[in-house]
Amino acid sequence: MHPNALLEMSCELLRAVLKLDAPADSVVSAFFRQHKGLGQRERHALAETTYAVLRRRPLLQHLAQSGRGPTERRLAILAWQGNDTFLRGALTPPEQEWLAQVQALDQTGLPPKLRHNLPEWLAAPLLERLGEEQFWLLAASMNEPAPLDLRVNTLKNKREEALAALAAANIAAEPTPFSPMGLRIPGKPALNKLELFTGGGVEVQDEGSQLLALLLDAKRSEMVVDFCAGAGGKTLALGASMRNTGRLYAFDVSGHRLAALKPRLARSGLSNVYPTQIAHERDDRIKRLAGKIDRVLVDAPCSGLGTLRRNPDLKWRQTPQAIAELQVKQAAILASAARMLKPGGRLVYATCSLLDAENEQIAQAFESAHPQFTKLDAAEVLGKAHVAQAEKLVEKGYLRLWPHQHQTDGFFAAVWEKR
Ligand SMILES: C[S@@+](CC[C@H](N)C(=O)[O-])C[C@H]1O[C@@H](n2cnc3c(N)ncnc32)[C@H](O)[C@@H]1O
Repeated sequence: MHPNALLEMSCELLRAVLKLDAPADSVVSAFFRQHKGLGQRERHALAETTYAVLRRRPLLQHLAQSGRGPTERRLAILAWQGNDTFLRGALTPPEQEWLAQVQALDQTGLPPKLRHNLPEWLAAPLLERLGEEQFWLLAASMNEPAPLDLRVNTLKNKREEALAALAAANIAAEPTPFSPMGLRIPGKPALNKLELFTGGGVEVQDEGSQLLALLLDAKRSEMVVDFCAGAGGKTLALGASMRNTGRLYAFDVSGHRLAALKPRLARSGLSNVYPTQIAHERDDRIKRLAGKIDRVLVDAPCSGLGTLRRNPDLKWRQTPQAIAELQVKQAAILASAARMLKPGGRLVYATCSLLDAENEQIAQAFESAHPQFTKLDAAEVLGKAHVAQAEKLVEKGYLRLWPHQHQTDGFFAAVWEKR
């Protein structure tokens, strides 16, 4: 494709994504479905340029003020993630001159909001919690793309075997530092045609998500509930941890998300999973299981602000009001899930949010209202699950993962045992 045609396509995609009325990944996927002729490299340039604009939108909009032509074209030029020579082939001489001028600007004196590229309602609580130094490290790490993490399906192969299979396909991978079943791959190689993947030997899963499943420590022959199973990332890890025995209910209000679990289940070789759509957290199916369950994972609906490396649009699509509404939902789901547990059973509440409001505040309110639940120290639980350096992952007994410290998405988890 001619460079200018690709740059124009990038503008078209940006125009759609920057409406911010739908998740960026679904807008990008829909765009690629409409433009089936695009090659792998062209898709990569279009998607990564879009994400680069979303990550640094305030800075790029500020810098784009000086140029000429449609704003989206200026944004795409500034954020371009494809080949540099290719980009130059698309630019007019005045655009080349403008780009050189912008690239030569010293950005260190710019106001903070143009350097952290976060909305103020999000920057303020993070700065207060973390302090200057950690805050700036976090902001920088959240504006970088995430690596690709895999979870090895231990029902099918060992981590060393998966590593060898990847090496044979010329894919460089290394063991993740904390999860004993994780592998990390720099870049984004296509895995979906590899036998290791199609045969269920590995699943794509952030190392942080793997650690959440380890906190539940689901065992053989138990009755386990994944309350907010979604497309089942954690369900699959729990099913493998149960060695494909017992009963694992995968509940969710979204039939659409549960449907996405089906092909993953088929690959995984698991036959102990029961995907079940529920109407809400007080559904009769939940009530019927009261007092009968050994372990419940609540991977609660949340703002997703821990996943900005992958979903940078969330910082522009979320609002404080939406978070206040989520808090009500989170507390209700957690209270309902707690009723399912047997005495001696384990409950894990988790989110992929960075905000205390969705994390410690929900956990502490639950603890005050449910004295029959004793908090377990997440570091001890993870240590028993053979997680290296578990104490580095825990604050005040809760799991607290930060992209800049742990190279995972941001996660929170609390673990309790019912007396
Ligand atoms: C963080 S996502 C779950 C991700 C999933 N556990 C995974 O590992 O892929 C939260 C899920 O909660 C579901 N949800 C929202 N409200 C719910 C409710 N009242 N009861 C159960 N699930 C709910 C959403 O549909 C969404 O799939």
